[in-house]
Amino acid sequence: MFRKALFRFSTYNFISVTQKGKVALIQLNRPKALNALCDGLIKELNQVTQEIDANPEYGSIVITGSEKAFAAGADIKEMQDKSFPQVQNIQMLASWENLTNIKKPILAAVNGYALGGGFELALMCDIIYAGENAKFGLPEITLGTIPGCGGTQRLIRAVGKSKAMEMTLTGEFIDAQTALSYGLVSKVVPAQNLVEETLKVAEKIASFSKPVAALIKDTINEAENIGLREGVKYERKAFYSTFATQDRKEGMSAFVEKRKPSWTDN
Ligand SMILES: CCCCCCC/C=C/C(=O)SCCNC(=O)CCNC(=O)[C@H](O)C(C)(C)COP(=O)(O)OP(=O)(O)OC[C@H]1O[C@@H](n2cnc3c(N)ncnc32)[C@H](O)[C@@H]1OP(=O)(O)O
Repeated sequence: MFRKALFRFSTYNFISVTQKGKVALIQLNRPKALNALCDGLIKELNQVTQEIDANPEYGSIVITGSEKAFAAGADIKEMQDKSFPQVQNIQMLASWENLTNIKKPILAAVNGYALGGGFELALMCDIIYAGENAKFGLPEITLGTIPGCGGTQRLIRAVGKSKAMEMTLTGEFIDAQTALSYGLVSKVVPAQNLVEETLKVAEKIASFSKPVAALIKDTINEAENIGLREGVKYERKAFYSTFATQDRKEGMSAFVEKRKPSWTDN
């Protein structure tokens, strides 16, 4: 597989970024700390995802870690000595949510541990695929704290109240097959094939019209914030808006003319 360095003038300390066609592959790269999410890593992730989002070459993003850990949570050593005024005054978690403002679809390829903030990071992505060795958990209760980056809110929406309570109140991990049975992940594959399999889906998504893919992402994610009646109205407006695009015209014309569509992202 041919990959070239992305944004070759940027250097990163905690992540690496490579390109395959229209897909950007971001690998969390703090192996000694099992990809614990330190402040510097989150800053780099925010910076690069915003750059990719603004770059018309890319149609989707894959985030992965190592075979041992997607990410073992927020960096406990960094948080250990912080005080209440410190975390409140600097709004410690605010920038973590930046990922949810990215318009391009983001796929998480999770091998190994996805714990605490690492699991919350996966939950912010649009699709999660897991390697057979994946372990998901919100162990914050074992550290005397609670999930702080949307874990409680996104987990209950993904798996329902009883399972969300069970995971957060016991801090126990679930394996990949259990995550599949909960509907938390879409697919489980052998660990060594995970990134390849995820890239294939990401490439397929990136091959479609980018504004239309962004509209689908936005409309589905909006369902987590609003009720059904408002959601259906929101979807209809988005549907109407596709009739202002060249790509909607091209897609339907291509079907009628029995040819492949050629998307221009307009
Ligand atoms: C900056 C904003 C902060 C926002 C906070 C948002 C709210 C989120 C909170 C959290 O995420 S709290 C953290 C939740 N995660 C955990 O509690 C998991 C902690 N890790 C473990 O339990 C174990 O490491 C493991 C994943 C079960 C693996 O065990 P194993 O025995 O295989 O490896 P270790 O020897 O324990 O770890 C190797 C190495 O990695 C360091 N490390 C692991 N996890 C973290 C972490 N979350 N933070 C910092 N460092 C971590 C571990 O300390 C070892 O390093 P050394 O001590 O040997 O140098």
